[in-house]
Amino acid sequence: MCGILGVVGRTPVNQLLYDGLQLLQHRGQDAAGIVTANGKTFHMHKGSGLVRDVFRTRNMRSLQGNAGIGHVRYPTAGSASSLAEAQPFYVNSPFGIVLAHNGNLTNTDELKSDMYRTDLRHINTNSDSEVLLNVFAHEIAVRVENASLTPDAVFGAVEAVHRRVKGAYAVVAMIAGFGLVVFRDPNGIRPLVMGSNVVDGHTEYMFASESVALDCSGFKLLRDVAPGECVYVTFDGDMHSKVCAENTKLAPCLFEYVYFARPDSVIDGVSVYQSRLNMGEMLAEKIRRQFPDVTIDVVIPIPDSSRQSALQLANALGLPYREGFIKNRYIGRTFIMPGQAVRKKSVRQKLNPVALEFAGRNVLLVDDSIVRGTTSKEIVQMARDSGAKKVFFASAAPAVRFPNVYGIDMPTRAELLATGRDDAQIAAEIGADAVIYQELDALEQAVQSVNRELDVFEASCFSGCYITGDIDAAYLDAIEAARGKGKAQPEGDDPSSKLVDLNLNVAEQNLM
Ligand SMILES: O=P(O)(O)OC[C@H]1O[C@H](OP(=O)(O)OP(=O)(O)O)[C@H](O)[C@@H]1O
Ligand SMILES: NC(=O)CC[C@H](N)C(=O)O
Ligand SMILES: [Mg+2]
Repeated sequence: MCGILGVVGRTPVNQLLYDGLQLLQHRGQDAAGIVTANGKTFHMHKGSGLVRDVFRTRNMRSLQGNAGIGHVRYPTAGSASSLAEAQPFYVNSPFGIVLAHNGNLTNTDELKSDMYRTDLRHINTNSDSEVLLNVFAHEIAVRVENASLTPDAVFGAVEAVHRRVKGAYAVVAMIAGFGLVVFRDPNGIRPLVMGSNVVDGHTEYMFASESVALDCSGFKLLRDVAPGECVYVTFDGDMHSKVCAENTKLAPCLFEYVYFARPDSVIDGVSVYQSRLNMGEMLAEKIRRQFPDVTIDVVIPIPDSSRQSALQLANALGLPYREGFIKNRYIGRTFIMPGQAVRKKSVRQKLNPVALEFAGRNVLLVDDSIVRGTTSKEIVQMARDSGAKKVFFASAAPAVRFPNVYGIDMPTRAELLATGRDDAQIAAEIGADAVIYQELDALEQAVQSVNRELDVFEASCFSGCYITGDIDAAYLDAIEAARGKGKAQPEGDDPSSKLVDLNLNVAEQNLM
């Protein structure tokens, strides 16, 4: 799950982009990049690591111009450690185009070979986003007339992208000398919002994965970019928009509400915070129904993402809510770290129990989800080591049993704790006395009740039903085989080793 950002302003946007990326940091911790447009020149700086580590004052100074795009990366294709796959990507023809992508394409291999044979374009990395950029660039190129580009030509290019590309994609791109182009896939799987700010009677536009980036930058949330929609803002500030796909439906990824997004964001009309409170309420109902005789002394959240659900669950059950685990504020999110070894080590570094909240008590631990079980196994052990009598474990999301192919790195069934196990076996595996999972329809209801217009979700990791309709067992087998051969994120790839090389790793370019 990456974070993307795009802005057309009236004054230099380098600081605005840097601050915006900081606000989207929770969506990707592996690499960060910014490109600004100054006249017909792009200025680019990107590198491996967190935003605060990638950009130094001298880099910021070089990022001149009143428009730009930015990206924070959580890899789902290619390799976690490859600087070459850090975004934004650049291609020099036509005009010069840069692009940043959140999501994952499901027909990358096919596109790549079309690209080589028909479009005569070379793809130099294993990133699906580089492929997406080249499809877009090709479709723009065939619509250029007399070196000029109309809004209709841009929309035509995005229509063609929607026809050729499958999967999930929220995109911000810039075409040198013309403007900022943003678009969202026809199912609206990944989030993308649009905001504005009026300066001296002129409107500035900002687009971001999450509304939190707009709020804290002084922009007003206008609306979500619609599924299949393209918005084109010229560098002079003229805004044009069109839905560029025929069969569109809004099917946002449920896992955004469960885990990825910040609770203070509003995605597709749903306050993530409110949806998480609702998840807690629904889960409390299930516990009341299924475990009427179980005595629970205290409800303890697993920081960070489960806090709101756990709080509401405790309220609904009339139980005390206690912060039994203290989170080290300097450790990032463990689930989106590359490699199981580093994820495992990080849980212990990140969370430490307050023994007096556990000693002699029956505790109900609440997390937003159990994916690989890395967190839950360690946490249950910590609770037991701290003297808990019984340890129950509740998950605000249903069991994750199927790979995600739309931008979350859970590509193989074998690495998912719940695959092939029932609740009792899962409890045994994590060492808990019992596990309680949210039901899928209850989770959907928790989100839907905040925005009644939402009736479909991308919920494949819980249900095995893939919204784009092109994913079958053979496709999943092929990804698993590729993962086995070391394609995609290598296991054990330790980002701490990357940080040492950080400044050497940084790529800096001024692109004419
Ligand atoms: O079963 P697992 O594979 O461990 O994955 C699930 C866990 O990972 C996430 O936490 P993370 O530390 O990434 O982020 P958070 O601080 O936002 O909760 C999520 O909130 C769960 O706690
Ligand atoms: N999580 C994402 O959105 C990843 C974007 C892209 N597929 C990459 O691997 O870089
Ligand atoms: Mg967590």
